[in-house]
Amino acid sequence: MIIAICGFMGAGKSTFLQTFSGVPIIDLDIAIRDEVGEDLGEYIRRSGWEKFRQLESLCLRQKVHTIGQEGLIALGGGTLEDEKNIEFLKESGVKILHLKVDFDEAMNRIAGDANRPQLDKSRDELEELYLKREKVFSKCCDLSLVSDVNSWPTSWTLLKTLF
Ligand SMILES: Nc1ncnc2c1ncn2[C@@H]1O[C@H](COP(=O)(O)OP(=O)(O)OP(=O)(O)O)[C@@H](O)[C@H]1O
Ligand SMILES: O=C(O)C1=C[C@@H](O)[C@@H](O)[C@H](O)C1
Ligand SMILES: [Mg+2]
Repeated sequence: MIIAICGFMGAGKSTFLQTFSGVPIIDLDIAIRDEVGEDLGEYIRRSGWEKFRQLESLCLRQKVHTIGQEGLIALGGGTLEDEKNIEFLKESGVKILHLKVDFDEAMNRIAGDANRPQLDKSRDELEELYLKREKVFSKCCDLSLVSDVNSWPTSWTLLKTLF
């Protein structure tokens, strides 16, 4: 089983990923950073969102094809903005896990992080983005978990049984 983790910025996708061992894990943002050779914040501000989204979609496909039979992929907060990426995951048999976080909690967690260029937007714009994305995540996911470390499954074997 391959599981892709979606959720708003600060939901804890990257943090969740790091709690698993014994299974291949890929953080899509880190894979893109390695590809472009600079922090994503710098890259996005320099190259623009469109170029970043194209690269993100390409990288997603490469990683799903190379990860093998089993693995966990943390998506970026905006990876599923493109419906084609959802279709690709579904067609590839990848399960989608939604990490759910309250807007205020997410904002508190990521406040002041210069490497998240979405934070250049106003709080109202971010809340609108959050509401729009949460609808998409809830609709396309196979499983939702609250973003609370104490309720997260502790092993890959356990996580798979939840689907
Ligand atoms: N369940 C949690 N409880 C408390 N703090 C958390 C939790 N999950 C993540 N955090 C903290 O929130 C911040 C953001 O977490 P993380 O980078 O994992 O989010 P993300 O979903 O990967 O965001 P992005 O979409 O921007 O990549 C980190 O400082 C992390 O330590
Ligand atoms: O929510 C978003 O649009 C983003 C989230 C991050 O994971 C990065 O992929 C990037 O900063 C964009
Ligand atoms: Mg992340």
